[in-house]
Amino acid sequence: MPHDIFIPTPNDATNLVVDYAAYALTHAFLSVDASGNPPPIHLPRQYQIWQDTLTQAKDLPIKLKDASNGAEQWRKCVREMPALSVTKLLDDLPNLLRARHVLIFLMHFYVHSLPASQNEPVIIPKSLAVPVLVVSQALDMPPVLTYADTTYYNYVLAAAAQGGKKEAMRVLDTFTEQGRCTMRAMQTIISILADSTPESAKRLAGALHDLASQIATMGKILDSVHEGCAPSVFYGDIRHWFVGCKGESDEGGRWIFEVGAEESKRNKLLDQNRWLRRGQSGEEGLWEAKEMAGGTAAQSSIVQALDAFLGIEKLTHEHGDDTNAEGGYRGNRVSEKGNFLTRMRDYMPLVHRRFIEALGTMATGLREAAGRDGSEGARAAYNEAVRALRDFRSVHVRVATLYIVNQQRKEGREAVVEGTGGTKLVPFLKGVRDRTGQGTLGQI
Ligand code: HEM
Repeated sequence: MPHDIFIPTPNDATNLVVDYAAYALTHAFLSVDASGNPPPIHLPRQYQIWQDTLTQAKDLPIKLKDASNGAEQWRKCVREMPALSVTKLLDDLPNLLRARHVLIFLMHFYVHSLPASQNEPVIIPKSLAVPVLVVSQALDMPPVLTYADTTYYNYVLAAAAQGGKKEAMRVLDTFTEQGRCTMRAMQTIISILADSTPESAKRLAGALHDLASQIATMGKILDSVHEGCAPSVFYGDIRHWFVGCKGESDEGGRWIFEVGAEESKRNKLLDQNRWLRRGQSGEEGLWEAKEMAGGTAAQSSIVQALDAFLGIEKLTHEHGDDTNAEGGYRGNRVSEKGNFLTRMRDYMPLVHRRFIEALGTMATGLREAAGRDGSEGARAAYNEAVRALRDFRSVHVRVATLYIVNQQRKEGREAVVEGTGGTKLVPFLKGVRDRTGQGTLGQI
């Protein structure tokens, strides 16, 4: 079957993202579109094979490093699937997002179910390689599973499982509700900053106090994670599927996208794709992935939005570089400046990245306004918000210790503990937590 691959230009990609922003803002990812219909939960019929293959993987179920006949057969079917053209999806944003979701899950099922091999790279077959690369490129996302793939777009699956009822779609909606309350608190503060009246300092104090309590609630929600997920399940069953690829390192875990010679010639954007380089084997049409972090909540937009809003990014994002021996993660050096958290921006949906930057700019005057003479209430409330974020991160250190460090200890392993993002997690997380605390006014 000839591939009729649409090659998105940067302009096409930008337009798609603008549409996406409009879609997200208009519908707020709720269960209705402008005409009151649910968003698409099935891909157009010609892509049914992807959905069916994903369903098979889940039904079998395919396991980690699975050498069973069923899994071998499933992987063979994946290799033999046609490399479908994604042209029809590229001007249809909801379906494009849906396609990325299905394809990325298929790819991680494929990669991580392969039985361990001695330092051999994983070849991602053409049937997945081509649509994964084109769809990801159109959305300006790396060709690897990200936090967004496991959360923001996952509500669609929950709805599908339960017959597409509006209430079923509320699962993620409830999850993001806290994020939305926190966003609203930030929005109120921005409007107060823009309006300087004698009353402003008092109102600012009240709004900052509200923000602090929203962050505290986020900490409580995080603390309750053990009610929904047992540490042994997360450690033993879930996190391995999220792992990314090691790139040029010699530790194994390399991925090669089998694009084919013809498609490589046609798709000029492959050479500019920052996540790929030409395969070193000399064989035409093979593209090797650089190091890509696995899906990690370090890609969560709301927490990074808070750092930017409170004006403490210099502390959280620019110091404690974890690329050194202490930190562990080598990282795909897509950003010149900044530490692991800065690099995680590149794994967020493009509109979220842009939004966080804009939010930081809009809140530029916050620290100054809160620190002004005569604004003691606002200063105390600002510090309360910063401390709430530090406390959120303390809860998070406990969660990561319980879910990863303690589990590894139970196995009696002494190896360095790594998160799915690839950091040496304990020094990294404690460092970010401590530097957050240094962001209170009067200390920097
Ligand atoms: C089972 C639950 C969780 C575990 C085991 C866990 C573990 C980790 C680890 C190991 C990292 C370091 C980066 C990496 O290598 O992946 C990390 C980073 C991070 N995680 Fe989690 N995490 C969990 C849940 C959450 C949740 C629910 C959130 C809420 C948004 C969250 C927010 C973050 C943030 C914001 C970072 C970046 C570091 C920071 O900004 O302080 N995590 N997590």
